[in-house]
Amino acid sequence: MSFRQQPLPPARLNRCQLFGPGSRPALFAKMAASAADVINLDLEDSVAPDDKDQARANIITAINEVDWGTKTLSVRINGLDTPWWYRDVVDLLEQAGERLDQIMIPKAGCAADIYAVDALVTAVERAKGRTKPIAFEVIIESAAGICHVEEIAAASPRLQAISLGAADFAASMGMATTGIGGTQENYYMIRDGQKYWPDPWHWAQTAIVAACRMHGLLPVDGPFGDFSDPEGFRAQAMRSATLGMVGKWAIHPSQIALANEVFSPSEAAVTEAREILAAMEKAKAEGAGATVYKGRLVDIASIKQAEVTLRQSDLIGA
Ligand SMILES: CC(C)(COP(=O)(O)OP(=O)(O)OC[C@H]1O[C@@H](n2cnc3c(N)ncnc32)[C@H](O)[C@@H]1OP(=O)(O)O)[C@@H](O)C(=O)NCCC(=O)NCCSC(=O)C[C@H](O)C(=O)O
Ligand SMILES: [Mg+2]
Repeated sequence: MSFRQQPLPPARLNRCQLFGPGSRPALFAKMAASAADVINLDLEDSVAPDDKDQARANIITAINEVDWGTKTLSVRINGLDTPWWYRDVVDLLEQAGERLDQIMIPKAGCAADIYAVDALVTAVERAKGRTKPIAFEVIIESAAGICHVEEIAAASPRLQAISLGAADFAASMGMATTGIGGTQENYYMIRDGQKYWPDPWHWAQTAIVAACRMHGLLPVDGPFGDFSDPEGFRAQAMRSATLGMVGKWAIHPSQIALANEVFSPSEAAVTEAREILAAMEKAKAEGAGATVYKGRLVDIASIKQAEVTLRQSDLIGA
C-alpha cells in the first residue's frame, strides 16, 4: 500500500453530459432547460467542416446569452490534428465570458496533447485577464489514448474528467463494428450451446477508471448511439457505474433521465451504506475492526465503500 493518499475527484455531479452540435443553435435553450449535469456544446465531429466558423460563433453567443443555471458548461473543441482547434481555443477564451467552465479535448493521444492546449489556454487567459481558470476534460478514443491513459490523466492540473469515446475508439482499434457502445452481436462466447455476450468495452473502461482514480479525476462513459434502445443504454450505464464511472453522455434527450437514474444511488443503497457505517461504529466501540451485517462480513474497507455511495448522495442532496 502506497503511503500516498488517493485524491478525491472534483466534488460536482457528472451523471449526464448532454451533447448538442454547435451548428444547431435551436437546441441550446432546450439543453439548458434539461436535467443534465453537464452540457457539451460541440465543435468537433457533429459539425460539418463548412459549418465550423458559424458553429463557433453560435456557441460563443450562447455561452454569453443563455441562462445555463448551475450546470457545468463545456465546449468540445476540434482535435489537435485539425486546422480548427487553435481558433476554437482563442475565440472561446477571448470572446466567451466567465460562464464557460470547461474545454473538452477530443482524441487525446499523449500527455503532450494536453500540454499544448494548456499552454495556449494559459497564454490567452493571462492576456485577457480571465479570472476563472478553464478546466479540461478529455476523451480517450484511440489506441494511442488508451495506451497513454495514465500519463494523460497526470498531464495538467486543469484536468477534471476523462470519457471513453466508443465510436472513434472502435475505429482506431480496427474493431469490426459500426455500433457506438453497447452489446456487440459478434462478440460472444458459447457454453452448452448457449450464446453469452461479454462486454468489449470493459477493459478500456477499467483502464480509464484506474487512471482517473489515481489522479483524482471523474471517469465518464461516453455515447450510446442507439437512442431508440433505452434498455441497452441502461445495461451499459449500470455496468459503467458498477466499474466506478460517475456518469454517461446523452446524445439525445431521451437518455438524460436514464443516466441520472443509474448514476444516482437508490434510497435502498443509501440506507444500506448508512447501516454499514452504523454497524462499523458499533464494532469500533466494542474494539473490533470487522463485524457481520445482514449475514456478510463488513470491515474497515466497507466504510470506504459506503462512503462512495454517501458522497454521491450528498452531492445530489446539496
Ligand atoms: C441525434 C439527433 C441528430 C436527433 O435529432 P432530432 O432528429 O432533432 O431528434 P428528435 O426529433 O427525436 O428530437 C426530439 C426533441 O428533442 C430535441 N432534441 C434533439 N436533440 C437534442 C439535444 N441534443 N439536446 C436537446 N434537445 C434535443 C428536438 O429539438 C426535439 O424537440 P421538440 O421538437 O421541442 O420536441 C440529435 O439529438 C443530436 O444532434 N444529438 C447530438 C449529436 C452529437 O452531439 N454528437 C456528438 C457526440 S457523440 C460523438 O461525438 C462520438 C464520440 O466522440 C465517440 O467517438 O464515441
Ligand atoms: Mg469521437
